[in-house]
Amino acid sequence: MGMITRTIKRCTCHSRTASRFHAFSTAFPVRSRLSDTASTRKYSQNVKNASCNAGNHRPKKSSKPSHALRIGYRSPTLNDLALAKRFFDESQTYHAGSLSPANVPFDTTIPQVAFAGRTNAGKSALLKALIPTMETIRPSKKPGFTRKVYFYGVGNRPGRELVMSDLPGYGYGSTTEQGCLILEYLRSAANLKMVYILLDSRVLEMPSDKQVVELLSTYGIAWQLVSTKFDRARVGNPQPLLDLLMRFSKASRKGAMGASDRYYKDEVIVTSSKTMAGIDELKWSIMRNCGLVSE
Ligand SMILES: Nc1nc2c(ncn2[C@@H]2O[C@H](COP(=O)(O)OP(=O)(O)OP(=O)(O)O)[C@@H](O)[C@H]2O)c(=O)[nH]1
Ligand SMILES: [Mg+2]
Repeated sequence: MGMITRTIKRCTCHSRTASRFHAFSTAFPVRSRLSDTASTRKYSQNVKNASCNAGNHRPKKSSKPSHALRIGYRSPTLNDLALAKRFFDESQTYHAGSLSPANVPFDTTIPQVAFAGRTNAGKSALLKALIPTMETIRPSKKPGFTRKVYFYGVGNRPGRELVMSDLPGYGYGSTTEQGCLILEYLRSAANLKMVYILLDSRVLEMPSDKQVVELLSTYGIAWQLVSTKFDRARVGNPQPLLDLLMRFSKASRKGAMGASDRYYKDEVIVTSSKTMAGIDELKWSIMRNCGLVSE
């Protein structure tokens, strides 16, 4: 297992930007913009078998076990998913430390991915679904429950390991201090290969998420959307997710200020920590983003 080093430094991030983080959602009422009609409920079945293509946004039936709506990426095969599951099942998992405002940045030579999102989006629950043996991961219905950045390592030998970080949420119930911590972590994280932005399927987008996308692109950090709590979704078809991806891609380009680099993946992974839908798919995506499997 590779060594993870942590250097101690005080949080010096700009408090105005940080307060934007926690002020985001209180200003906007949480309301599903999706209707719950009989036809829309079919999506739940469709998405279980569907992989959706950019040129054809309608879900199509397929025997592929995909929970991702993707554009331009190959679906994982059953073998890929089995490989990803085996890697997570057979690896050692360990609590690799935590960050509070007093001790950023966190430095590691191991590839890492982060789970970001509004408070209550389901970040900790998703981490728990990925590595159920980690008893220290604590989901909670109380918004703002995760107050530090927590790191979890998964791996079995040098070169075959990765770190996942559970970030505090932004928006309702969060604090300026947490916003500051998130910013400082993102700004300084070594080897950060992907930030998964989690969106509750029932709420989908809030302005704060778009601002995060812009911010990540400003920092030159890759991001990807994960829709959570799919077991409770009232989404009738994948179109809203694809529209959202389109809008976020635009925000990303704005954040990147016209830079030609693309900082996002045209892919939304649909998950439920309760039914475990999409979890193997997410495992494979994490491995792929950390360079442990080929694209
Ligand atoms: N039904 C269902 N509930 C979920 C799912 N994922 C999370 N939840 C519930 O949603 C609530 C919030 O989950 P957390 O994982 O703690 O959310 P978080 O994003 O870590 O929240 P903060 O730490 O406050 O930022 C908890 O009550 C979870 O049990 C899911 O896939 N399905
Ligand atoms: Mg949490």
